[in-house]
Amino acid sequence: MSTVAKAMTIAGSDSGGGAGIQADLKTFHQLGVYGTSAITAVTAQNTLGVAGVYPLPTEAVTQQIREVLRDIGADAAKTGMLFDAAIIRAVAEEVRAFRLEKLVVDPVMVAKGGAKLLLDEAIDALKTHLLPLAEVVTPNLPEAECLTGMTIRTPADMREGAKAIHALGARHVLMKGGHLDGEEIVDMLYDGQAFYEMAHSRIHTRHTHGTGCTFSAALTAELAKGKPLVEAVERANRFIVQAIATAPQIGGGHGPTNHWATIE
Ligand SMILES: Nc1ncnc2c1ncn2[C@@H]1O[C@H](COP(=O)(O)OP(=O)(O)O)[C@@H](O)[C@H]1O
Ligand SMILES: Cc1ncc(COP(=O)(O)OP(=O)(O)O)c(N)n1
Repeated sequence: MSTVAKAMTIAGSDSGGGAGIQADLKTFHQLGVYGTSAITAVTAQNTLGVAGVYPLPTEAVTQQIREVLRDIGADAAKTGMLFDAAIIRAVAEEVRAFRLEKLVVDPVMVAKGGAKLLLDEAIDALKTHLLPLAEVVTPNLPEAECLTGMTIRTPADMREGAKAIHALGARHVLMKGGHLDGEEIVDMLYDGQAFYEMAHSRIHTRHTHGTGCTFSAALTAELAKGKPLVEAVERANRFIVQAIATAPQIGGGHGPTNHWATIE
């Protein structure tokens, strides 16, 4: 029996390779974890933006998850782009059926160029069906605003937003501060009682495509390896900062981060 850690991503395909399934699998691999996937939608995109979105039939998503989990299993899993309410409900059903405890929910809603990766009418389904199953939910500031209806612009707002999202049922909230104004970025973890905050300097670069996906994939990989949550978050944080700092300068727009970054 293999002892290698396994992680599954349930997300959309990014043809440009910087976000979505591709970013997740590269990150899992780089962090020493065997990666599997269930694709929810195919996107035609590059570093300049998303040109097309093609959701898969719900049964195709369900079947991918079932076939992987009934044979290979997963020590941790993450969700990314889920696109519509039917896919969200189907994913939640499989998460419950396979008792996936270490679930990271990245509530992907809109790509950097403005393309919708989650329909507006699916936001309630995300809140009702998936957030209560999450070990960690990882919203950026616009996603946190959408989930809470609050205005979230400062670290103080982030703390209030994290409390509101925790009340939706996620066991932990990891609020990402990449969209804060200023030179200092603060990411914060909330467990329902206390905040654990990590601050770092903003790196000035346009190559930030897929930062959220890459961060949540690194967190999932570390959880799959059995790291305790705070250590997993710290390691994922180091990974994404290093990946942004050493981005490979690919494409004419927002290029990908460096998925072969190291944190040791
Ligand atoms: N310019 C940057 N410099 C350093 N870290 C960044 C930068 N942009 C984002 N990050 C980090 O990348 C991760 C994703 O952040 P964020 O941009 O908030 O999410 P998303 O990519 O989902 O919009 C966070 O850990 C954040 O601290
Ligand atoms: C297929 C797919 N999934 C997710 C995203 C968005 O990823 P994210 O990490 O939030 O990065 P940006 O869009 O902010 O660059 C995507 N673009 N495609």
